[in-house]
Amino acid sequence: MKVAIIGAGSLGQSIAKGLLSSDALKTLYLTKRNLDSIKGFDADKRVTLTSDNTLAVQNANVIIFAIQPRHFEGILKLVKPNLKPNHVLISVITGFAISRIEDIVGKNSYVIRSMPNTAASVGQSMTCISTNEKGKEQEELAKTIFNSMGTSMVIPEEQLQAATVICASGIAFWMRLIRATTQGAVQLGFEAHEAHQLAMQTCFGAATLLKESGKHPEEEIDRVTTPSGCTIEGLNEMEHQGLSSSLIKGINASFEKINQIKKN
Ligand SMILES: NC(=O)C1=CN([C@@H]2O[C@H](COP(=O)(O)OP(=O)(O)OC[C@H]3O[C@@H](n4cnc5c(N)ncnc54)[C@H](O)[C@@H]3O)[C@@H](O)[C@H]2O)C=CC1
Ligand SMILES: O=C(O)[C@@H]1CCC=N1
Repeated sequence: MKVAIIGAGSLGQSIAKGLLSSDALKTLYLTKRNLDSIKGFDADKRVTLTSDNTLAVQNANVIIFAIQPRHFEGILKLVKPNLKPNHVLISVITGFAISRIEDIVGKNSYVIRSMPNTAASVGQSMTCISTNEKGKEQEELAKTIFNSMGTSMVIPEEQLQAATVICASGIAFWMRLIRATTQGAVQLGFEAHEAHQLAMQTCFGAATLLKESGKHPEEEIDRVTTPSGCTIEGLNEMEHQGLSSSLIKGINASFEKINQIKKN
């Protein structure tokens, strides 16, 4: 697999780190206007750093576009003369519809629209994938690529905006919950570094329990809550203060915003 990542910024670099752990990767071109911040990547012999998007496209069969939405159309038009029918085009760009990509490259191109998150860098991304009609032929390849940096799910394109909120923004939401737990732990007397470790590992343990047991969260909660105990006391107070409600409202606000961005 010869991959080019056009726009090696925050997400592009996370994907690059994930891909580099895969043996299927033969070469990886990373492009960016200023290469200073990605210099470390070329320690891996498979990596070439360049500001020349055309060169990267010419040397890849899978092209991952990870630039900001406002740059996408211009870059796609620029590289279009160098696109070949077998190129697989993967966009991770928020709010840019498959139909808009097809308007530029044509319906006969393999187009994959995806939504990974920054945990790709540690092999733990939750990535949602949609394809155009032609791109269905490359769905397995797209899944293989994103499974090499976590887990993937194929969903209808109409749900990609919602998936962006839950999975991509979701990383920030979960980080904030971990941070808040840390602040609580410091108030209870732990050093900050200890508090951070306690919060992180407990969060990891909760997710792993659900993942491996396949159980509903409330079932696991019931196993922890001793009658008249401290867990139910804390949980009920959190709910009186609106924990679930604030999370749901935040998710909805994020979704409203993403739909506004799409219209602009
Ligand atoms: N950061 C995240 O967690 C997520 C981001 N996204 C989407 O991924 C895309 C990238 O997001 P970020 O990585 O956060 O943005 P970013 O701003 O960190 O990265 C974009 C990169 O593109 C580079 N760039 C700009 N013009 C270029 C050109 N002509 N040629 C080559 N490189 C160029 C910039 O120097 C920058 O490094 C956006 O469209 C965003 O909506 C999607 C899911 C999650
Ligand atoms: O905050 C944002 O708008 C982008 C999309 C999801 C993650 N970062």
